[in-house]
Amino acid sequence: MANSKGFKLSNPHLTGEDFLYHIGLSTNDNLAQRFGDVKFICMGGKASRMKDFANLIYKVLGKPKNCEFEASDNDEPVLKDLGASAGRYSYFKVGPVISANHGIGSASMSVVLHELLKLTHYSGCNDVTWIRIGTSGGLGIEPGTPVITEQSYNGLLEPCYKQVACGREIVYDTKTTADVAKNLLECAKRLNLPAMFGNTVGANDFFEEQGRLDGALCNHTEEDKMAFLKRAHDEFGVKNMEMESACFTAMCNRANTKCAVICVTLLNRLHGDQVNVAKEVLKSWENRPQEIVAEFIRSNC
Ligand SMILES: O=P(O)(O)O[C@H]1O[C@H](CO)[C@@H](O)[C@H]1O
Ligand SMILES: O=c1cc[nH]c(=O)[nH]1
Repeated sequence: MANSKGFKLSNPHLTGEDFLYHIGLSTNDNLAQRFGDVKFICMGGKASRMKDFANLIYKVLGKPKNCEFEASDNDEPVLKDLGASAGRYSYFKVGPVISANHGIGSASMSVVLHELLKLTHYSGCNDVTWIRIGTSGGLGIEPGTPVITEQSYNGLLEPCYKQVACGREIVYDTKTTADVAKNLLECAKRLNLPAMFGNTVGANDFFEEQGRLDGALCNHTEEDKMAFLKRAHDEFGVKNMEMESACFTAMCNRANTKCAVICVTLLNRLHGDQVNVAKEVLKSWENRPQEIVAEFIRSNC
């Protein structure tokens, strides 16, 4: 059923009271008043990254109205981690933005994505843009470069995500929204930050599915690895690999919402497997997609 603003999730069973168990909310929690103005939902693996991003947005949007703060005696308000009571994910409401972490991999991400999609549905939101802000391993590009995904591939190098439901596999589209991707690249240029378009593998594993040789267990050779990485790069235009883009884009497409994925590369996988970047460098690279997305939100508010 469509909500009051016409946003419709394709699930005829969403008719009654609903407990969004993993994010600690329910349809009895005054959702429309608290979340009805949300226009951007930004997600990334780490809770600390998404807290930093929420604080960055608070600053960039000039202390917007409709934030959720912790009860505090301090003059300086502290954004409230709305997921703390449920204990699974961290998420923050800052003006028109929700900043949420999703953990590692599609299994963890899909749970919070289902519940946040329902949150937007029950809150009467419309025209929400969903952006994944992450890290990745690059293919043939300078480490530290944010890649803006055009098309996500699964670990079999297929341009789709396969969702299993009731013992059957259903194939979903994994393209991102071209206008949003283009706009993000323009924002990077305005900020003088490096960024490029590319295709992204959203694998179900960090080690074997991404062709690494340095997992605890490995049955493939260096030649197998290089053939896989080169095929991804040369045949499919893959510029980076991470672990959520295929599921993320598939779910956003199914929900008819705009979506983008921007992940900074931490290494060049054609040169190795280990992520051994110094902590301060890692932090500054991790900040790049956040700055680009903050500029995107600022310029589209
Ligand atoms: O930086 P985040 O968002 O966590 O994303 C990447 O990092 C994790 C693996 O280290 C995976 O979740 C991968 O997709
Ligand atoms: O190589 C990498 C780096 C970060 N995240 C991944 O999934 N892969």
